[in-house]
Parts: sequence; structure tokens; C-alpha cells
Amino acid sequence: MKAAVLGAGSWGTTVAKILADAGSDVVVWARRDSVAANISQRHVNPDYIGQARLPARVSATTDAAAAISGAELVFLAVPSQTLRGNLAGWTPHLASGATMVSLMKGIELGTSKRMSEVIIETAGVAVDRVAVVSGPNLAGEILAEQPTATVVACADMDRATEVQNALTTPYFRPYTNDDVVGCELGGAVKNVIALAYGVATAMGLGDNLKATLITRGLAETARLGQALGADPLTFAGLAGLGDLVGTCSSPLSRNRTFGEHLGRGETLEEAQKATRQTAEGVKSCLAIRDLAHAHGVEVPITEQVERVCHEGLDPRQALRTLMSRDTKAE
Ligand SMILES: NC(=O)C1=CN([C@@H]2O[C@H](COP(=O)(O)OP(=O)(O)OC[C@H]3O[C@@H](n4cnc5c(N)ncnc54)[C@H](O)[C@@H]3O)[C@@H](O)[C@H]2O)C=CC1
Ligand SMILES: O=C(CO)COP(=O)(O)O
Repeated sequence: MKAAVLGAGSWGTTVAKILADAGSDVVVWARRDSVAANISQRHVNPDYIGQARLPARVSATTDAAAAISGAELVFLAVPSQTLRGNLAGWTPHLASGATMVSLMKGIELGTSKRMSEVIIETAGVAVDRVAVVSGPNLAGEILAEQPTATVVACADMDRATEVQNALTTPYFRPYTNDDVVGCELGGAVKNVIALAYGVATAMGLGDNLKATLITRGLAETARLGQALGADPLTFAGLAGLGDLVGTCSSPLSRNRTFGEHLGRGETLEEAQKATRQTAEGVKSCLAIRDLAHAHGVEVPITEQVERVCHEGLDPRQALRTLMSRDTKAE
């Protein structure tokens, strides 16, 4: 099996390793020559995965057409806000039957679309050709082959099973699910809640409050998911609670780390300077808030995260606002 991974950041490179370890030949598309050369010739990608080494079956190129050509599985791992632009250039090279697999956990600004929706719209592929991978999957742990599980969601269960098989290794255990909406939403909203968790961590707030953020964060995720037609049970699974707990509890999380910078009183710009890799929640919080408002769903934590990130709200005021909301039934 030939697989393409478009995006050579930390998650794209990590998934390339998983695919190769599971038996595929993998070609990664990188933006920079130096990254492609490092992967192909030295089997490393120090900018994104530190000292970890990649299997010999992983090569890389800056030529997207060459990466995509002949690939039965095409994995997409660029920042969510650039996907639409990237796809416009890639679409002419896609094989007609290839399965497109989104590895991304974000919602598009302006349209409030999920990544699978952007793929379907931009690449003009049928809904059953698009799969999503989402779960508690911090790249740094997986590179060290620390075991974890994930979810492969697709409307077409044969394709879900094909992707599941291509990703199964002794350290990576994918489950299938047909709830694409729920899995994507779980992955995107948990980044916003992890920002709030990071803020709380830096403010020295207690474990009770952190548990409350996780629980009420999951409640707002599930409320929005239900309004969008997701299966509520998905949010109790790996792509919901699993990813939310994994991301919030880990210092490896870029979203949590970004939140910690904000919680120490840094501005958005200062936090951006201090953190180099993609923290999807920073932009997705705007799109998720808009999506929720369009469906008449309350997302109080997401709203406060948006105000702290983009309106310069003092995190202490955000906390006061959350704690002084009208009391109600759980
Ligand atoms: N790193 C992780 O542990 C996990 C990340 N994800 C998701 O994977 C997606 C990608 O994230 P990472 O690989 O972690 O990010 P990253 O910041 O490590 O890498 C992003 C990659 O996209 C490229 N890129 C940046 N701007 C671009 C543009 N305008 N056009 C094309 N490529 C561009 C960068 O050169 C880099 O190769 C995100 O949606 C993230 O939420 C999902 C699960 C785990
Ligand atoms: O999605 C992830 C873990 O499942 C990675 O989280 P961060 O993007 O916050 O590092």
C-alpha cells in the first residue's frame, strides 16, 4: 500500500512513522527542501520531532503531485486554516478512488466548517471518501512508541476499516466509528478547553476547577455536537473525553502550553512568539463560538477563551464571569 502524508509537521511526520511501521510505503509532502531532505536522506525531522528516527519506508518531497501520485490513502496534516488553500493546488493530482484522511483538529474561520467539509467542498469528493482520525494522540508520546488508541471515523465503514488496518501497530490501536461530525468536533473543541485548562494551570487554580473545566467543557462540546447531528455517545469515547483528558493533562500539549502563557498574563502576540507549533484552539475558538451561536447553543467556556485570546480580557475576569453565571440544573 502507498500512502501520502501532506504536511511534515509533528503530527504528519508521526503518522508517517505509524503507517510505515504498519507496512505501508509513505511519501510525505514538506514545504521546505531542508525538511524533505532530512526525512529522505537522514530519516529525521528535527524541527518537528526532535531526535526521533523515521523508518526507511518513509521518504519526503516538496512536490505534492509526486507525493499524491498512486497513493490509495492521502493523509492531510496541515494547519486547519491553510487546508482550503493547500487543497486547491493538490486536487488535480488526486487519484479518483483515493481515501482522504483528515488528521486535523480545527474549524475553519469565516465558514465555521469542519475539515471534512472543507475537503468535500474543495476537492469535490463524495462524503464517503473522507475519513477522520481523532483521539488522545500526543505526537511526542507516539514517536517514543508509547501505546495509545484512536478513532477512525468515516461514513463508509469499509474505508474506515482500510484506514484502521493501515494504522494498526503494537503501539497504536485504532477503533472505527461512523460518527464523523462527533469525532471532528471532539478534536476541535478539546483544543479550546485545553487553552482554558492551561490558563487555569498558570493561575495556580485547583484540581477541582480543572476537573470542572474538563467536565463542563465536555458538556458544551456534546451540546454543540448534538445540535450538529453527532451521536452523544461519541463524546464519551476516545475522540471526546479521551482526547480532552489527554490534552488537558499533558505538558506536551501545545494548546495547554499556549493557555499557560496567557494565564501568566502574556498577550496573544507574546504567547505566539513563545510557542512555535500549531495551537489550533487559538483560531478555532472564534469559529466554534460562531458555529454555536448559529445553532443557538451556549458555549460559555469557549466564549471566555475567545475573549481572553482575541479581546485582551483578563483571565481573572473570565473566571469571575464563568463562576457568576445564573445557577441551573446540571
Ligand atoms: N502534534 C500533535 O500531537 C497532533 C496534532 N494534530 C493536528 O494535526 C494538525 C497539524 O498539526 P501539527 O503537525 O502538530 O502542526 P505543526 O505546527 O507541527 O506542523 C504544521 C505543518 O504545516 C506546515 N504549514 C504551516 N503553514 C502552512 C501553510 N500555509 N501551508 C501548508 N503547510 C503549512 C508546516 O510547515 C508544518 O509542516 C493540526 O490540526 C493539529 O491539531 C492532531 C493530533 C495530534
Ligand atoms: O491533538 C493532540 C493530542 O490528541 C495534540 O494536542 P496539541 O495540539 O494541544 O499539542
